[in-house]
Amino acid sequence: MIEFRHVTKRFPGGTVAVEDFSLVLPSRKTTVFAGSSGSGKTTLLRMINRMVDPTEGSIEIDGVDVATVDPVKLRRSIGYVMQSSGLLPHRTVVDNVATVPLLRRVPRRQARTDALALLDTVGLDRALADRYPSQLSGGQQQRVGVARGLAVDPNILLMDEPFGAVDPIVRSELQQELLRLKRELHKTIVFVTHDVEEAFLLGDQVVILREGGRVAQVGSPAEILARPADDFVARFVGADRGRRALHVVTQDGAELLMDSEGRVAGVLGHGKPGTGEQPR
Ligand SMILES: Nc1ncnc2c1ncn2[C@@H]1O[C@H](COP(=O)(O)OP(=O)(O)OP(=O)(O)O)[C@@H](O)[C@H]1O
Repeated sequence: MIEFRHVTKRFPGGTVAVEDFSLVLPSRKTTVFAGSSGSGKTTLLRMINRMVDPTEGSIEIDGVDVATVDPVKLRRSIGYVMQSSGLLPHRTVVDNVATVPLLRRVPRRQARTDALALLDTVGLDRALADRYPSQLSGGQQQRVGVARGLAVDPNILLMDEPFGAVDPIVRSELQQELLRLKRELHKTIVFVTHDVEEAFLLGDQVVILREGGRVAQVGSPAEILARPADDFVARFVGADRGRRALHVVTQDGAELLMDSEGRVAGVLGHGKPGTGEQPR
């Protein structure tokens, strides 16, 4: 598990991106940080792998303070996927996926074999392996980014708005793929998004953030949708607008996330029969 203990991040210049943030992120679950621009989501994520160090407080992974771990070693043991896939333009797809294993001195042939298997994992045709990133669609590039994030077989996968730059149809496909990966791989995933529907679809635990990384509400999608903690959360989840009007229904023991037109937007992964809310 990942634990934030009273974490504050003050950037030079005085911006307090995160203030006194404490939270446990359970192992093998997906925690989503959701909030509007500037609420500190990316800063929270980057403090886990020490791309950013906190000003105060600590972050522990399975009881070990990350401040005591060499940052390069830490970063090579945690998967990281970002919005712009971050692929190296002059390297082929397979070499991009194998980048970190090669840095960790995995033999080249083995790294290539593993990388090809990872293309299967993320639903990419192996025929694309020797293309360059510019020869792929945006959605394909993001899949390569996810494969690269998985290449060190990390326990933890950090994902910073990974599907933010693709069109809605591809975005939906990528979300479904991630749900499949969640079921198959059982990683601890920390996912950042400003899209509340994406947060509820993917998160086991959703953290709604106000400015300064202040927690407005933490809970399962069903809990937050059923009982928004305050007006801020209600506005954020769209409960007062009726526009999105996401709601949860229980059907045959599964919790389904429904949109305002009664279409199934997704299946929540942790449903217990009888705990879902009826449509509002
Ligand atoms: N390196 C930095 N130096 C100074 N201020 C920073 C730095 N990085 C982030 N900030 C500030 O910290 C605050 C939180 O930024 P952060 O990127 O964590 O927010 P976010 O919720 O991820 O936003 P977005 O959705 O726009 O990416 C913002 O006010 C931002 O301007």
